[in-house]
Amino acid sequence: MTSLQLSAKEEMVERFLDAAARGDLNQVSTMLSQSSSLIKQTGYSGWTALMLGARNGHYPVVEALLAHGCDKFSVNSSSQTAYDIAKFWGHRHISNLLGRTDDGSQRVLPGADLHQQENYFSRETLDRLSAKRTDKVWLEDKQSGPNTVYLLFSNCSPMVTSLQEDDNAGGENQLCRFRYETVKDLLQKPATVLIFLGVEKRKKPSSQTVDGMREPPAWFAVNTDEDSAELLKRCREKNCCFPKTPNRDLLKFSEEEAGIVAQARSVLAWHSRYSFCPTCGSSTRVEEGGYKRSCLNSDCRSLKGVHNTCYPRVDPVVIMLVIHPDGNQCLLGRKKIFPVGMFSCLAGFIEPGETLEEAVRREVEEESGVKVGPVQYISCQPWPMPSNLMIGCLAVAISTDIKVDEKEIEEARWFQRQQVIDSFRGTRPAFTIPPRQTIAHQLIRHWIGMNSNL
Ligand SMILES: NC(=O)C1=CN([C@@H]2O[C@H](COP(=O)(O)OP(=O)(O)OC[C@H]3O[C@@H](n4cnc5c(N)ncnc54)[C@H](OP(=O)(O)O)[C@@H]3O)[C@@H](O)[C@H]2O)C=CC1
Ligand SMILES: [Mg+2]
Ligand SMILES: [Mg+2]
Ligand SMILES: [Mg+2]
Ligand SMILES: [Zn+2]
Repeated sequence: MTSLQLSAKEEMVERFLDAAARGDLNQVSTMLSQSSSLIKQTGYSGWTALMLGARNGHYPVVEALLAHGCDKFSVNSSSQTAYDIAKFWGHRHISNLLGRTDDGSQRVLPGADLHQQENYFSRETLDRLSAKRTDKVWLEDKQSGPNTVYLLFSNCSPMVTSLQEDDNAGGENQLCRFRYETVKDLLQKPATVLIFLGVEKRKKPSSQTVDGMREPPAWFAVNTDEDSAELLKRCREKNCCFPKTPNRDLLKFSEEEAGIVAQARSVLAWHSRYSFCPTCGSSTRVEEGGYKRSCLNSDCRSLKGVHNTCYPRVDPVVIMLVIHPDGNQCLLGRKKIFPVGMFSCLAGFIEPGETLEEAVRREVEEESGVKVGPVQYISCQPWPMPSNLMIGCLAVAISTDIKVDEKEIEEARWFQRQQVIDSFRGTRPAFTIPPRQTIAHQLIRHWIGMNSNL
């Protein structure tokens, strides 16, 4: 291609992008009928015609570009889709159009953010099949199934194989998986707890083997009080071990395995803390595939009416990125136990009878003295330490003076957007961002991505 041809093409792209930005539907349609490849072209900072139309609120142009099959998921150099841009600039009719899915769920959930962010520990790899937990015959049959997978836990810590960082997709630890033959003696021990985790999700709905009958593998988790060295000997697996720093090592799995670990560890931790009936103190029996403990005292109140003491616990925690009224700073705090230089979002347990918005306002004021107005839910994260559900929010401050509660927080500070960006990039960082596996990290990233370079 000669330089003259190249500049003619560049000029055409520029005219096309300009027409989209001005909302000139005629010119956009005419040019597309002459050269359909224009739809993929990008200009300054990776902006497509769709993004420009969305930025300036030109609904007919956006509609026409979508009808021509343009890719609505492509991102500009700030990682924003046309949807993100329309949403930020308040063109709701356009963000609704771009957020619409083919199954029409946008009609059922108007205004819902369909680009739900996925957090570490939140991927559901297994189908929990909760209805099967009461089917004793089915469960027993699954326990000895030839393709059934067992995970071993000691003191609620999973047995793992340590990998080199580049051995697998994203994880440094891999769960050790065992067959029934290896664990069947352990299952007979009275202190062993067995939980049914679920069955592997089918990749394709009708994938059957030659005999047409084979069911997907079932997964179980086993916690035992057997000495961990004995357990490793029993498994005769050379490369397996129990991590030395259990909590930190939970952050080293692939996304798939992290979701399974979150489920198993939270339920096992509940068993280890609630071995006696919380209502009368009697012994209990494990039921429903490890998802229930029933009191053995037939007079106990927990056996009558509605009782939540028999089921695994989840503790809801709000975690929030508080944004300064000027929109350009965020509030982060540090606890004494954090690594040197690390600042994170404020967080706190929701109290009984409290909405999540009120919990956000109360915890922020208690810990930093800052008053909060609007609160918006963003996403959540199971946090198996031992069984929190972290509910991630953005919140807008209505006062800015900081007075920390020194019992909970060592220091809290407003950080400029640029300082936060520098910390992500690692260039002259003013502070250390929490690791990517935490929802705190994802909330901070979300805020930066929301409105940079627009
Ligand atoms: N994934 C992530 O990104 C992050 C996760 N977190 C997690 O969030 C959780 C809560 O944050 P935190 O700031 O500590 O919460 P809070 O600000 O509510 O303070 C915790 C204190 O409150 C007391 N408390 C009140 N209710 C409960 C409860 N149901 N369970 C346990 N303690 C309770 C405890 O006091 P005492 O022990 O003295 O009795 C505890 O020390 C922590 O477990 C932390 O690991 C926190 C930040 C980031
Ligand atoms: Mg707190
Ligand atoms: Mg607190
Ligand atoms: Mg609290
Ligand atoms: Zn009881």
